[in-house]
Amino acid sequence: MANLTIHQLNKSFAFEKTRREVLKSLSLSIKDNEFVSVVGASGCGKSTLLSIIAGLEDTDSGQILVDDVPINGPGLDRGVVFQTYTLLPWLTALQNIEFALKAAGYSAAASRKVAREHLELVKLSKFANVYPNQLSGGMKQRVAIARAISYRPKILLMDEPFGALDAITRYQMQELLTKIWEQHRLTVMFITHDVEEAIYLSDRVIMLSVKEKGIKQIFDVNLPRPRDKEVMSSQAFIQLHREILDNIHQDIDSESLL
Ligand SMILES: Nc1ncnc2c1ncn2[C@@H]1O[C@H](COP(=O)(O)OP(=O)(O)OP(=O)(O)O)[C@@H](O)[C@H]1O
Repeated sequence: MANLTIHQLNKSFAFEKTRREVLKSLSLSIKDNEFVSVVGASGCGKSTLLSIIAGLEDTDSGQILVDDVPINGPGLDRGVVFQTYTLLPWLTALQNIEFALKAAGYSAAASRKVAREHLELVKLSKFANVYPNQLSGGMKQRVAIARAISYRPKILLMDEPFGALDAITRYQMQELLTKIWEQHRLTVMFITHDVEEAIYLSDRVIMLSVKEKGIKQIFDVNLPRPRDKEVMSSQAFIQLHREILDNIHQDIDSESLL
């Protein structure tokens, strides 16, 4: 079980002498094992929402519940992967995962064993003793994903995890993530600027709005699984892609870009 409930969330930031509202009365329920993407124009609050759910950012008011239990800061029930590589540069790929497991309370022996299993899961066993600066961007993100799921969180929170990768690596990472999601039955919240990626991966796409400071629309992705890239040429995919993009374009306030 890993239902995520966001209830009447409000968030603002200090801005000059006042406060700027970013999220206003946002409520959302994400079901166990659901894969949800969050899209929206730059500045609509995607990263803020994810940071609040991760417990890294305070709220003004509102509640985040994991299986009906309110969160109180970061927790082992949630794993997080960011766009920028967050591996510790002085630790090898294996040690980076072991470090997280030890922090989660695993013994040294168990940490080593579980870290090795997760490196194998992301097909990086051969790179166990390699330092992050010797890994490609895609490899670093594979270690980051292995680390984030190694201690068995119920929910995986991902903020533009493939944003810095080339198209081919990105595609490979999407396939890998889908496999992990299917095998581990995780609940995933995935932030992306890429609407195609959002549709391809998700059960639902949540669109946040700059103007409305919250959810503008929720799009169900009724495409059969398992999916492959062929699905992107289907009429249903093209139509949904257009609809979401149109909504995002409508939301962009041209003045805010000046
Ligand atoms: N720590 C902070 N202090 C002040 N304002 C902030 C802070 N973090 C975010 N904001 C503001 O909150 C708004 C939402 O930012 P956020 O990064 O969540 O948007 P986003 O949708 O993730 O944007 P992008 O797609 O460009 O990454 C922006 O106006 C931003 O300037």
